[in-house]
Amino acid sequence: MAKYSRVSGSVGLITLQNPPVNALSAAVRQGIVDTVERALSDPKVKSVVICGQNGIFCGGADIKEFGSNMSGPPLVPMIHAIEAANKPVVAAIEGSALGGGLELALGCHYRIAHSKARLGLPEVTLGLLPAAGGTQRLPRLIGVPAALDLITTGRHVTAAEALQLGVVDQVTDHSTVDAAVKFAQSVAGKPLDARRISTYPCPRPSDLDALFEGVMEKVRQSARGAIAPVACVQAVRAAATQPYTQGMEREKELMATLFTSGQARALQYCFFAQRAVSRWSMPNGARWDTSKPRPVHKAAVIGLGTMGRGITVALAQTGLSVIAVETQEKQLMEAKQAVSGMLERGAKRRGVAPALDRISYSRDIQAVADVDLVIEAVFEDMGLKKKVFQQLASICRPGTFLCTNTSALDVDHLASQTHNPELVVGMHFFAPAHVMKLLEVVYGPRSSPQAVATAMQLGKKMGKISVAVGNCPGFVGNRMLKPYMEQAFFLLEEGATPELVDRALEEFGFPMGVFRMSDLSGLDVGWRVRKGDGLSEPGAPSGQPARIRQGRRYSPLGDLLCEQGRFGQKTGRGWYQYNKPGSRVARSDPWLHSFLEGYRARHGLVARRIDNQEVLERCLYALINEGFRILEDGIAAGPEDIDMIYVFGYGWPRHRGGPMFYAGMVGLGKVLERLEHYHQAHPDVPYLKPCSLLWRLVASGSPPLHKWREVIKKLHSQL
Ligand SMILES: CC(C)(COP(=O)(O)OP(=O)(O)OC[C@H]1O[C@@H](n2cnc3c(N)ncnc32)[C@H](O)[C@@H]1OP(=O)(O)O)[C@@H](O)C(=O)NCCC(=O)NCCSC(=O)/C=C/CCCCCCCCCCCCC(=O)O
Repeated sequence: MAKYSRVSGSVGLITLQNPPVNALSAAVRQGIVDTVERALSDPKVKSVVICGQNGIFCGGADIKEFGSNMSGPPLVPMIHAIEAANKPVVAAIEGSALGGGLELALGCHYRIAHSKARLGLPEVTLGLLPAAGGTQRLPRLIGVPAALDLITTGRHVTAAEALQLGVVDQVTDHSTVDAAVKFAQSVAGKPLDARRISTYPCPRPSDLDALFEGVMEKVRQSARGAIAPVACVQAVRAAATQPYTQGMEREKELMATLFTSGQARALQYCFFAQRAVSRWSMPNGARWDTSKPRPVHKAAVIGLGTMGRGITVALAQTGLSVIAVETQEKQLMEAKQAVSGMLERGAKRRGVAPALDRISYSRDIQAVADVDLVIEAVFEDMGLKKKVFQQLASICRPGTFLCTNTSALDVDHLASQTHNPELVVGMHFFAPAHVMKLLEVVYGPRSSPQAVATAMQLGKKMGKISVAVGNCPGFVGNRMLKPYMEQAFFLLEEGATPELVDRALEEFGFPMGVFRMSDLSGLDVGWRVRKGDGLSEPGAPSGQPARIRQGRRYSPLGDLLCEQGRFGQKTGRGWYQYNKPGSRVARSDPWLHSFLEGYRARHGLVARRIDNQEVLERCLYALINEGFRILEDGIAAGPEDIDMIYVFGYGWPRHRGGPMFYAGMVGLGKVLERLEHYHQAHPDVPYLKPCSLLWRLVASGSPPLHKWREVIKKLHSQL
C-alpha cells in the first residue's frame, strides 16, 4: 500500500507501507501508481516526496512474489511515469534503499538520504540483475566503473559514499522527510529536463573494451559459475554502448534468462533460509520465541591457539570485555601480539579504533571467576577438555555458561564434568573464527533452552550465521564431511588423481576441492581423529586386510601420507607439493602419482577412467545421504539448517543453494537411484546406502523442501 497526504500546503507526500521493509509488492506498486497520479493531477500540489514508513525507504521488489504469478503494475513503466512527471519528485531515503527501492529513487528527480541510510543494488546476490532500469540509470549517473562495482557485487554503500559517488544529492542528520519536503518546496516549478537520468548520455571511458574485458575476467573468476554477475556486466555494457531504450531491452532480455533460472531459485532460497535458521527449535519443543537469552557482558576464552585467538577477536569486536587465558607464557605472548595485530588490521579496514583495551590476558584460569560465559578452545583432546571443564566448574560463579569450541567431541560428556550440565553448549567456530560467518551452536540432551538462546544471540552479535544443532560426533558439518572425504579417497584408489577430483568439485563451484582443502587444514587433523576412532594404526587389529576396518571398506591413503610427514601446506608436501612449507600455491606432485600407482599395484587394484560426473555423484550424494540421516536423527531441525551450515562454513556454492536444496533440484528420485547404483557396486560402503528418510520422501512423491519437515515429523512419530 501507499498512503497519500498533502503537507506544507503544496507537497504531495507518498508513504510506502508494507512492513517490515516496505517491499514493492503488487499492492505497493498499485499504491504508488495511484498516489503519483493523484499528486500530479492535484493543482495545489507543486512537488512530490516519496518516503517509506517506519524509518525504512524500501527493501526492493517483494522477493516472495518471485516464485508466483506476478500481478499488479510492473515496476519499469511505474518508474518511467515518475521520471516523466512534470512536477519534481524527491525520494526521502531513510534506513535502506535497496534493489527496486533504489531503482525507484533513481527514477525520482532528487534523492535526499539520512546519514545512517544504506543504498545498493543487491539483485545479483539473488541471482538477478537490477531490471527496473538500474543497470541503465546508475552508469549514466555515476559512471561505468562505479556502477559496475555496485551492480556486480551488490554491496550496500553508506549515505556518505552515496553522496560522494553522486547517487544522492543531499545527506541529512535530521528528519529526512522534513528535509525532503523543504527541498521539494524549493525546487517546485524549476525545469526538470536535466534531472531525468534516463536522458543522460552514459559517460564512455576511453578504454571501454579493455575495461569490460578486465571486469568480465574478474567477475567470472570470483563468480565460480554463478551467471548473474556475468549478466550484470553485459547489461551495463549495453548502457555504455547503446541508447537508453535499447539498453532497457537488453536489461529485460538478460533478466528473463536469470529470472527463471535454478540459480535464482537457489539464491532466493538462501536469502530466506539464512533468516529462517535464527528461528531455531530443539526436539524437546524449546524454541527461539519462547526462550529468553541472558545478557553477556564479560566473556572468557581458554586456550589461545589459532581458534582461541580468532574467537577472542570476534568477541572483543562485538564490544564485550574478554579475558583471554593461556597457561604457556610463550604462547600467551605470541597470542597477544597476534590478537592485537588482527584487531588493528580489522579496525583499520572498518575505520574505527581497535578494541585492544577490551581484552585482558592471563596465565591463570582463576581469572575467569566472574565472567558471564566461557568459551573453551584448548587442543582437541577429550582428556584435556574434561580437565578444563572440571576446573571451570569449580572456579566460575554459579550461572556461568560454559561453552566448548570442540569440532566433533561429545558436548554432553563435557557437560557431565560440571555441576550444571544445563549451562553447557558447544559453540563450534570455523577458522579463522573472526572471519568465518558460521557458528554451530550444539545442544546436548541436558542443555537448557536459555543456554542455547544465549549462545545464539551472542553469535548474532558477532555477526555470525548461528545454527542450532544436536550433539553427535562431528555435529552436522563435520559429520557430513566424513562420507564426502571417504569417497574422495576411494576414488583415488580406483584410478582418480587429487587434481581430477578437485577440478570436478571446483568446477561445481567449491572454492577448493577436497584435497586442496585437506592440504590447507592439515592432513594430521583427520589422522588424529582416525587414530582416536581406532581406525588408523596402531589401533587396527593385526591380521585384518589393510583396506577393511571395523567391517567396512577403509582407505589408509591419508594415514600413509601422514606417516611420511606429508601434512599438507605446513610441511610443504601433502596431496600436492608446495615451494616451501607454508606456501599456498599447490603444484601437482609426480611423487604422489607414482605413490598411488604403487599403492594400487600392492593391493591388486586396477585403475579405471573416472569422470567428473562420477566424482560429483559419489562425493556429493554420499554427503547428501548423511544430511538426510541427520534430519532423520533430529540433529538438524530442517534442511535449511544443513544448507546454511554448508554455504557459510564449507564453501558450498551459494548459487546451488546448499546440499539439501541441491538434492531437491537434482530430483530426490535421481539421488536415490544413483546412491542405490553405487551402493550395489560398493556394498562394503555403508555411507552409500540410501537412508530411510530419502526412501520415505521419494515414496511420498518427492515433496518440495519446505514440506520435508512434515514427512520427518511423521517418521519420528512412527518410531
Ligand atoms: C537490509 C534489509 C532490507 C533489512 O534488514 P534487517 O532489518 O536485518 O531485516 P531482515 O531480517 O533482513 O528482514 C526482515 C524481514 O523482511 C523480509 N524481507 C526483507 N527484504 C525483503 C524483500 N525485498 N522482499 C520480501 N521480504 C523481504 C525478510 O525475509 C525478513 O522476514 P523473515 O524473517 O524472512 O520472515 C534486508 O532485509 C535486506 O537486505 N533485504 C533484501 C534487499 C534486497 O535484496 N532487495 C532486492 C530485491 S530484488 C529487486 O528489488 C529487484 C528489482 C528489479 C526487479 C524487477 C522485477 C521484474 C520482474 C520481471 C520478470 C521478467 C521475467 C519474465 C520471465 C518470463 O519471460 O516469464
